[in-house]
Amino acid sequence: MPNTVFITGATSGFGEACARRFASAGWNLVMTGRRQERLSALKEELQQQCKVHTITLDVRHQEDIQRAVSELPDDFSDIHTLINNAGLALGTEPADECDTEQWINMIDTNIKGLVMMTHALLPALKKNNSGSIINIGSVAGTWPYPGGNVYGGTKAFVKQFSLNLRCDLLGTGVRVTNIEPGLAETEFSVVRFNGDQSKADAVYDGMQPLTADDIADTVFWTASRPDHVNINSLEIMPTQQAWSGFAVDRKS
Ligand SMILES: NC(=O)C1=CN([C@@H]2O[C@H](COP(=O)(O)OP(=O)(O)OC[C@H]3O[C@@H](n4cnc5c(N)ncnc54)[C@H](OP(=O)(O)O)[C@@H]3O)[C@@H](O)[C@H]2O)C=CC1
Ligand SMILES: O=CCS(=O)(=O)O
Repeated sequence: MPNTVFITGATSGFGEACARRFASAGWNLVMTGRRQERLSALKEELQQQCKVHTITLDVRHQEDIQRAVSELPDDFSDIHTLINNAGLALGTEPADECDTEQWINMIDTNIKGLVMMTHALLPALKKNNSGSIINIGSVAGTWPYPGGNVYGGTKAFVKQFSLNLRCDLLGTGVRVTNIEPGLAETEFSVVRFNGDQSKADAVYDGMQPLTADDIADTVFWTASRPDHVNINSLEIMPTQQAWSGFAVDRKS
């Protein structure tokens, strides 16, 4: 019987690449996202390889998460791996110039959505004394940068939540991993810059970013380690990305 993976944000980027990667290995898929047409198109394609269930779901809506999980068809209710991937960054303005609605959206999606999704699926995950919760954090959860303010804060939450969850799940056989990618070219920057493709392209100009497939390979590798191996966290950057020094405000 193939394992089943539950992926949030499967309509684009890392989530979509994970769906393809797990499907190619014969796993069954539960794919979620807000854009129903994209889910349907991907289902049409991937159901040639595996069983697919799609759920149109905005992770900011807690009752919808509960309903999605409680209404999982029998064939898909035995979840082995949860990939908490749905998330977004909005804007790069300094804190005092930010739109607080965007801050709330990031907190509701990246933090509240992730913890509620996790809570809803924990009983199913614990039932088999094995499996994985793979959270998609970010380098922004460890390393600060100007304009990262709330986005980085949400990913720092994901990092610490992952560690604490691991403590709580000790003895259950359920593993927890925080994957922390650096610059990766997906729809991420187009969303961050509110659809401005030229601003998004500038982020990756003159360098080779990570691809969604790079991250999907890493997620699949993490999920397919032997049961006794827990990858706690993995920070992954493009070779052409590194850290910079501290900034200093020199008055003279
Ligand atoms: N690309 C990068 O450089 C990096 C990205 N990340 C993280 O990776 C994750 C995936 O991003 P990435 O693939 O790059 O970006 P994309 O914009 O390509 O994909 C984001 C996915 O999240 C989904 N999503 C966003 N908001 C919601 C919501 N409220 N409810 C349900 N689904 C939602 C989108 O689906 P839909 O719009 O259909 O709902 C989409 O499938 C995010 O958590 C991001 O923070 C981390 C490090 C680096
Ligand atoms: O999480 C995404 C990577 S970055 O844009 O914050 O560096």
